[in-house]
Amino acid sequence: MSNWTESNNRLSQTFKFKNFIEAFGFMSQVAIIAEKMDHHPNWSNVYNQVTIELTTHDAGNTVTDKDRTLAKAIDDLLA
Ligand SMILES: C[C@H](O)[C@H](O)[C@H]1CNC2=NC(N)=NC(=O)C2=N1
Repeated sequence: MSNWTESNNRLSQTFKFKNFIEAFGFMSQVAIIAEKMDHHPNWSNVYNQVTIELTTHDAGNTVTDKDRTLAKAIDDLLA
């Protein structure tokens, strides 16, 4: 089941981890995938939480298949 929320032309989700190291490890994995896809998240981190917002800047900040593909790849990391 996907827990992404689509609103305001963004796919969003907040991920919660045990601590900062786990959160940052997750961000490192996402960063590698994002760079490979040449599609990068808007995101923020506060201690053990990572909030990700996916939108496609090149498509006028709308949700495209690139965002859906990256969302699925992020889900797969945690599956
Ligand atoms: C030149 C480069 O391919 C583009 O700027 C890419 C980089 N990463 C990107 N990331 C996101 N989220 N949206 C984009 O439109 C986008 N475009």
